[in-house]
Amino acid sequence: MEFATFADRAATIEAESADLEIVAHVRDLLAEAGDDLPIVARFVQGRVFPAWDSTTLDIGPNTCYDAIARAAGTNVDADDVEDRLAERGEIGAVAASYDFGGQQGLGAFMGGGGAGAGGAGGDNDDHNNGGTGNNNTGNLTVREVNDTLTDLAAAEGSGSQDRKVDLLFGLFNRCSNDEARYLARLVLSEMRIGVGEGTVRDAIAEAFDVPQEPVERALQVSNDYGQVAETAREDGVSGLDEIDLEIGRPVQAMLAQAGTVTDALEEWDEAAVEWKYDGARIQLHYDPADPGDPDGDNKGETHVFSRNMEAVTDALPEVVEFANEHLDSPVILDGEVVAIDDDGSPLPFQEVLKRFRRKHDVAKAREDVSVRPVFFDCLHADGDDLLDEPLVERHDQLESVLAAERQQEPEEIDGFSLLWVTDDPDEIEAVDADALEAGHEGIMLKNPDSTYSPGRRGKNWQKRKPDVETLDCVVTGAEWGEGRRATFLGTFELSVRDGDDLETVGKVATGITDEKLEELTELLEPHIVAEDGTAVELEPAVVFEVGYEEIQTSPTYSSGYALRFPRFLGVRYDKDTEGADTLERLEMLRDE
Ligand SMILES: Nc1ncnc2c1ncn2[C@@H]1O[C@H](COP(=O)(O)OP(=O)(O)OP(=O)(O)O)[C@@H](O)[C@H]1O
Repeated sequence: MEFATFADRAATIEAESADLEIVAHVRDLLAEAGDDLPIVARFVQGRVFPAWDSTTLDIGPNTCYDAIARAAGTNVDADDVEDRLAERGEIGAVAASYDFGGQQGLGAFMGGGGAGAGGAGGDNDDHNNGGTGNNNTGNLTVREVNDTLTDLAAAEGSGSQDRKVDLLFGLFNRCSNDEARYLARLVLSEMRIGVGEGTVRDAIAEAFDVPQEPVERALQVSNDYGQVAETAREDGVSGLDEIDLEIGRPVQAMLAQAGTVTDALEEWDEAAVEWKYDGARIQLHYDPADPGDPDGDNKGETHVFSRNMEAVTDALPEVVEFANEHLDSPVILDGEVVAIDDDGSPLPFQEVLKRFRRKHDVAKAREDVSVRPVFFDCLHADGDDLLDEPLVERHDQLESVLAAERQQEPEEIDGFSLLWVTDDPDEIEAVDADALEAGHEGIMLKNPDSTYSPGRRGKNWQKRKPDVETLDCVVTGAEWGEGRRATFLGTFELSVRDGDDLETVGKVATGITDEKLEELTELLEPHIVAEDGTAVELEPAVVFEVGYEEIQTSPTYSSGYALRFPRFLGVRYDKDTEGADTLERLEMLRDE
């Protein structure tokens, strides 16, 4: 396809505001793309490479301004381009405002080598879209643009920026005004003609007469609009159904919504509960070494991708080492990479960021901050795609993949996130308390029957909502613990003020580490005024800050209300009981 035809269709699409009409225009464009269909399916979204491919053009705006200036003539420089940008607001309009093509020199003919000399170069202030202006324009095809941009992306090392400018100059030099508009936008990832992913999906289905659903599935699995468009055209639904996950080609990560234990247990019979690790999302792709591996290093092919499908393998050698040590079959695993201190305890999320996208001095950065992976999902195991399997089965696969070599109990497997399936709120609270005690962020609640939906933020994964409002309650009672906690007070009774009285609102027992229980026991023991079995009554002296999911009416407590899922957040050492919250505030929070 001529690049001029593409630019013409892009202009038509840009001028259209009705969604259905846009889909129809994209459909027609795909239908007439011929051999260039994969390229056109990407260009129309403003992409040069498939979404899964981390390759970038690595062109800054200045490189693009230089190339435009050079192609526009000797009387134009990059400052002039920038001035026009300030006036016109976007690079496409600026590129379309010049007449290109008068520049001579190798670059003008071969798409590279040396700046052009002489030539008229000029202005096209009348915005004559589609004007050709001179005899070097025309005949540029989308394939030539694609191939030149691919060469440009591959340019590395000293002199690579000059080479990029040369290649880009060569393209602009052959552009009409409208072609230049869309070329400039393409190279700076600013296409903005109103074509989103959903538009292309619908257009592929319409153009090649296949249902949307298999197109959608193939896109989720491949993240390659070019491949999916071509397959839909050549092989229809059966071809689309055969597109599978591939080791080395990332999938979009399934995302979570905010949720509560109450909602999760209302929606599903049981909830799958996991620790929530405070790190950065990773996807590990691993294929074991070929026995005839020419390197003879017996190391597998390993790729690590970020949540945005960027390749981060080189920045995280610990994850590569983990894969080589623990895996022996082809897999795709979903997980989190967490920064750890010398004892292996988790460090805050900010520490991971020091490592995550690092390109240089990785060994040095590793000395400062170590990381370890923890996997919670398995998308592919030994030839089988598992996206459509229920969560619990994918988790079983994860367990067996990681246990394969180690012959250990699951609890002891490195890099493996445990999962509890339960309908018991107390068990969920206990998992939450353990997660917090181990230094993690809290819990994730997942639908045990749910499939893996790449890129979706649905209800099937819920991250427990942070407490919006907290309450400062007076501690009016407690219970001695059992077993190893027999010498500690626990299960603290909470009350709010009502005039001169204190009215109970619930008991808090979770979110408290052993170390903290010891501290709280020391703090509260002097205030015991009565004991009955393991129950103790306390004079009002200490104020706890507590979080909760909900305030419900309840006959159990004297206030008439109960805090649902109360969690200990800390002692308000700065407050006496007079400063604790009142029944009035409790009622106000409930009504909000
Ligand atoms: N066991 C787990 N299961 C799923 N995700 C987990 C788990 N542990 C940690 N996570 C992380 O939690 C993230 C979801 O919640 P979080 O709010 O932390 O994400 P975010 O990136 O801050 O926000 P958002 O995903 O809403 O944009 C996941 O993307 C993943 O990185």
